[in-house]
Amino acid sequence: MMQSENILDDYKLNFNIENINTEIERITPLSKELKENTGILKNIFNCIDLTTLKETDSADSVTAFVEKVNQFKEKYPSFPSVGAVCVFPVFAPITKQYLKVEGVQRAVVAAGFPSSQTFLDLKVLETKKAVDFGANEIDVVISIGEFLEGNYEFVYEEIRQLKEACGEAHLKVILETGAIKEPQLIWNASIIAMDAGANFIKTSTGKIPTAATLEAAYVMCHAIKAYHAKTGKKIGFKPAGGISTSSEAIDFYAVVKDILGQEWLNNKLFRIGASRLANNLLSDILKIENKSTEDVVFF
Ligand SMILES: O=C[C@H](O)COP(=O)(O)O
Repeated sequence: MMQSENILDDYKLNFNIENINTEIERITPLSKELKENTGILKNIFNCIDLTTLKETDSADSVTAFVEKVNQFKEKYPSFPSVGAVCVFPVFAPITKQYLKVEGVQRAVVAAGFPSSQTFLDLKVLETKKAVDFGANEIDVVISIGEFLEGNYEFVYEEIRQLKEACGEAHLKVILETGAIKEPQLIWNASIIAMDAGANFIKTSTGKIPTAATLEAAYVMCHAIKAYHAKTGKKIGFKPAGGISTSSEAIDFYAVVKDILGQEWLNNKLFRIGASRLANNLLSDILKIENKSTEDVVFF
């Protein structure tokens, strides 16, 4: 059970809700300075959760997807790898069997992803099976309908049980900020998720029309900052969904840098969930370095 109704009272908003857009306008011009910096672009590349979550995914297509990560490392040993691959639960054994690059994590979406509309015992079982079959990171969605009705105990208890089901695997909790919309509610969901055991809080599934926004990122990073100030625990941040260009990714990077600082800008504490970003970043980096993109292994 949620320890008390007071959890949210313990965390007062540490920013002015009316000023979010002005703050974003203050922060994002920094992105322009970062755009040509290949060190930063490579760091962002290293923070990607390279995702395939398509209805058409199959054992063969996911094997080929994972093999590209291996081939990329062989061809460009000095270039960073992505942070993780992220797949549907049934493909957990494939990532375990075929992914050979040290340091690249095996993430799996579980617990009734993306709607989260199933029985808690099935969510727990799906999470445990994903871990047993090789996932070391699990991405789950909160019960959005219950959350919006103010049933915070329910949401907290589900996350707590899913964290327990993860064992040693890291838990990323998706708030689906495009559905909960209001900054105050995004803040509440962030605090509940972190207090219930999330290692990362993540904006979106990428499966509803509004995915990651800078406004949601701003609120969530402030919640992470408040949680850290109170507990000393560093929780990661993962914007996901709809981020496909280098400049979009840099805007999120700039928000994290402004609010949480440089110590959050590594793949232990920052990830970007994306299916298309890696190729765009890679082309941009090669262009800046005046290298050919002709025989690059694209993902
Ligand atoms: O978690 C990752 C998202 O589902 C990826 O979304 P995307 O295909 O819009 O990059």
